[in-house]
Amino acid sequence: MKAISVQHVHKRYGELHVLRGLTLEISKGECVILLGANGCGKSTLMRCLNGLAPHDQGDITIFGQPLNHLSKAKLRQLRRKVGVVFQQFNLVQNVSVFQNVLYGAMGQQRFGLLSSLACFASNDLRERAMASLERVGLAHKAHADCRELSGGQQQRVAIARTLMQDAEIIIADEPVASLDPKAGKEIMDLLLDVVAERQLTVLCTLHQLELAQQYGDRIVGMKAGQIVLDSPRTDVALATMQQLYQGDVRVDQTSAPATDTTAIPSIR
Ligand SMILES: Nc1ncnc2c1ncn2[C@@H]1O[C@H](COP(=O)(O)OP(=O)(O)OP(=O)(O)O)[C@@H](O)[C@H]1O
Repeated sequence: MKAISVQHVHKRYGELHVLRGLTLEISKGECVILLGANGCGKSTLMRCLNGLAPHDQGDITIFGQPLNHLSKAKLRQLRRKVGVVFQQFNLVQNVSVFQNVLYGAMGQQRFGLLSSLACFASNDLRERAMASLERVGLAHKAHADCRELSGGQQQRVAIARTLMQDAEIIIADEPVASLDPKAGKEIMDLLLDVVAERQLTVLCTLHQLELAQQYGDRIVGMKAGQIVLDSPRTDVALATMQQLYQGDVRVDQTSAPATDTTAIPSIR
């Protein structure tokens, strides 16, 4: 059974036809890097996968469970299996690092309710929250206010929060886009180490092609709401990735290896 199966999916926002018959399968434990120019539909696909945006046509299954035939309660349960890491970290700013991590175990609650729940968190949950913070190297910042942290540290907190969710799939939407190259690489190293330890399945968008050349099992490329490239990472040359962007390429050419045009699988 596939962890994620997307079959002929369409998604429209009014007149705008964003996903156009998109098909993609991801096995358990696989790490897929999703590339594509601004506006091609990457975030929309991710929102469909975690049930935030219902798709209009086609089928999406998560570990065999179809998203479009689930009751609200079942959908909530399924969404617990899908952890999301965003570019903007999405931390609650006026509470401690520790509380932010604790919230990861408490599902999609309203903030007021979260604050009360945090007061009654069991010792077990508190220990798990501290262990998650240790795993991301931030136990010493547990009682700091999130606003005191650097971007890289905030993303570590967001990863620790996702670990608390016990998710089986991680959807990471440009997790390093707002970080400098060093912090970005550190976060990618951490994220991929953590998912490998727990055999999680990952779908991660990146715009930095020099990172896409280093991380993940498979490169999937999107153009205009469809998959146009799907190959093992080691088979995909930089030039092929660049074709996806039509000039909108954010790549550090100085650190990218020379393009090997002999290994280009053609874009569909
Ligand atoms: N909630 C929404 N309502 C209406 N249109 C939307 C909505 N969300 C996205 N869109 C539009 O859908 C298209 C695809 O957007 P999406 O965010 O999925 O692209 P993307 O590939 O993730 O882009 P980026 O790389 O810039 O994040 C864009 O034209 C966008 O303006």
